[in-house]
Amino acid sequence: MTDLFIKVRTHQEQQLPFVLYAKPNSDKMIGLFQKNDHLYFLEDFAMKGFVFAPFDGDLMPYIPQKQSDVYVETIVETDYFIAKEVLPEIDETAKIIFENLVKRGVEAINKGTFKKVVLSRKEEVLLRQFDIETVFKKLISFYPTAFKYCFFHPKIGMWMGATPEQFLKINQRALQTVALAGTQIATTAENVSWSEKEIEEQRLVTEFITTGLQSKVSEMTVSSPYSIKAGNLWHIKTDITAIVKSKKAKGEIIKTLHPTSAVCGLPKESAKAFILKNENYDREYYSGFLGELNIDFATFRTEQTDLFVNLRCMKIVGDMAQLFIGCGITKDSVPADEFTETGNKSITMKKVL
Ligand SMILES: C=C(O[C@@H]1C=C(C(=O)O)C=C[C@H]1O)C(=O)O
Repeated sequence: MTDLFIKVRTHQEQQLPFVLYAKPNSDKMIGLFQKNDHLYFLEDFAMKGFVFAPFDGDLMPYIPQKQSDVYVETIVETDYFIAKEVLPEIDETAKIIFENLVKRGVEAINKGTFKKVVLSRKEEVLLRQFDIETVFKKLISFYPTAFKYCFFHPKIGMWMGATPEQFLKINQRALQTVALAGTQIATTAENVSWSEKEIEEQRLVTEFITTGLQSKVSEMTVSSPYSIKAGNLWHIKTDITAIVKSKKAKGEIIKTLHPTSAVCGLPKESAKAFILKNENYDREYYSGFLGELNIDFATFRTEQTDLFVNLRCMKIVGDMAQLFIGCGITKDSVPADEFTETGNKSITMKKVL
């Protein structure tokens, strides 16, 4: 066992906060180990550390750089893992509940309450055994292009995930983000075609992000939408870059964009109100955002922010893994298909358990 995983084990035994993560296409694993068990919240967006923000609410926990030890290790592929074959299992009660939720979402769209809403659910999986090192190494080996993480705080619990979605990357004043939406299960075919419904669903995310950024940036560029594979799924993606007008605008940009219409809806406030009232469970940190704020922990360069949307994630509670999965609903959504889509998204985590 390497120093990094020895530190993970001792921190977990001592119930001290830590985060372990690996960025997309990087050969580095980074661990940030807080020296006390205090729960710190961001006071402003100039602070340096690893932020773990929830879907809803202004309190954003973070692990401060000043209170932590940092370990960086190169990923050496010595362990060989076979992806677990995940057979579809349908929980009929969960299906009925979710389909009813989707129906209500479509009705609200038809009434004009909003154009799009992202609805989600939680699924529990019994863990026969659970070892952070093994699960984390599987995430690294199966999802090289994702942001992989394991976050632990005694007052929050343990979360793990492999998200395909960048929320915001800011290097000095250069900003990058993406609009990601539309989902299809990846078969062996390398070509994927999209329906009008999916194209529209993703276009709404691009519209939300570009409109939100407009007054705060200059030199915005927006790529054409293209297909991208994330684990067993295809999505549609648009790359957006811009120059932030002032360094202080970062906080405003984060507040404007979060939660984006990839995970909430359009318009944001009415979709969010619908989610909070109708989903009937607490999303907690699922569809929040997480990552490095104002510092790159591999190089210690400051003025670097690298945040991701907390998707394809799970919370470990006792001998259960709670998987969080959702999908975008538009006027043309078919409830049964949307339930299937959440099931397909659950495979990302089920494969590593
Ligand atoms: C909401 C999730 O994913 C988001 C929703 C998508 C969709 O509706 O097609 C696709 C990618 C993500 O932006 C999730 O994975 O839970």
